[in-house]
Amino acid sequence: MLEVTGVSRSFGGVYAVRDVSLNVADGETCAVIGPNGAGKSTLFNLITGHLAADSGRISFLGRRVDRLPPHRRARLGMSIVFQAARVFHGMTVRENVMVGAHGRTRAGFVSAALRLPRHRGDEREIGAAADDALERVGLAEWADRPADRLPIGQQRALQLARALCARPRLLLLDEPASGLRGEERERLATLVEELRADGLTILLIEHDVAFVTRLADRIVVLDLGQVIADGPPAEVRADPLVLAAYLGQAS
Ligand SMILES: Nc1ncnc2c1ncn2[C@@H]1O[C@H](COP(=O)(O)OP(=O)(O)OP(=O)(O)O)[C@@H](O)[C@H]1O
Repeated sequence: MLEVTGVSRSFGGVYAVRDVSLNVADGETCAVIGPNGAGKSTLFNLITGHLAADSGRISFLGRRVDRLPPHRRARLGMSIVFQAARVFHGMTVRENVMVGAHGRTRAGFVSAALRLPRHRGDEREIGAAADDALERVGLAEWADRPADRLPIGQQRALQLARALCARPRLLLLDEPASGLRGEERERLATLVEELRADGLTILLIEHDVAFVTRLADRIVVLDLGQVIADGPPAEVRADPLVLAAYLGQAS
């Protein structure tokens, strides 16, 4: 589904990502891990289109996308949950999720602003998609409450619902567990497991090896911008190169 081939990106002459290749198959959950500064965020941004690659190619659903801007990639079916994503204040949980469906419906902002009949139909469709997504992440009963009152763990679930509302082919998660602890972290892991069981294709970037071990079919390990391991979790965790890369950092 996603093919990243020989992609590089440098900043000021220093490689952040160097000749990285990875594939994500339909229905697979793939995790990219690596110590601080390994190049995970850079790789994520190259895939979403928020950064341009210096070289290499990225294909999605058989189509080359590395020259497309983020919104065009989104339209093809990539949905992103950003690490620092926040909820929109002054909106309900459902309204927050409905924002995720923009771009998917036929009617654009102009007809939305003019409240044309086509827009009203779309609003109903989007509302239904939002309710489905909220149900899926366990937030259905919070739908009409102000989004900013949600605890952080549920805000993360809301962001997942927003991404799901766009009916993605590939869900891209940037460090979904960051800032979560204990029970909240556990709940999020269970949620991602459920989405995986539903057959959704997921690529997640994560700092924490333990968090992804149970979630991922495959783990790709980056160190100093390069892939040092790619395989099933048990194999990757026992890889001497991976152990050395993680032992080499202070945290
Ligand atoms: N916009 C930028 N300008 C200059 N250097 C950058 C930029 N973005 C990333 N880098 C550098 O590229 C390297 C990889 O950084 P990146 O943020 O991709 O790593 P990471 O694995 O996501 O790290 P972390 O886990 O700490 O978020 C680092 O050395 C970083 O300083």
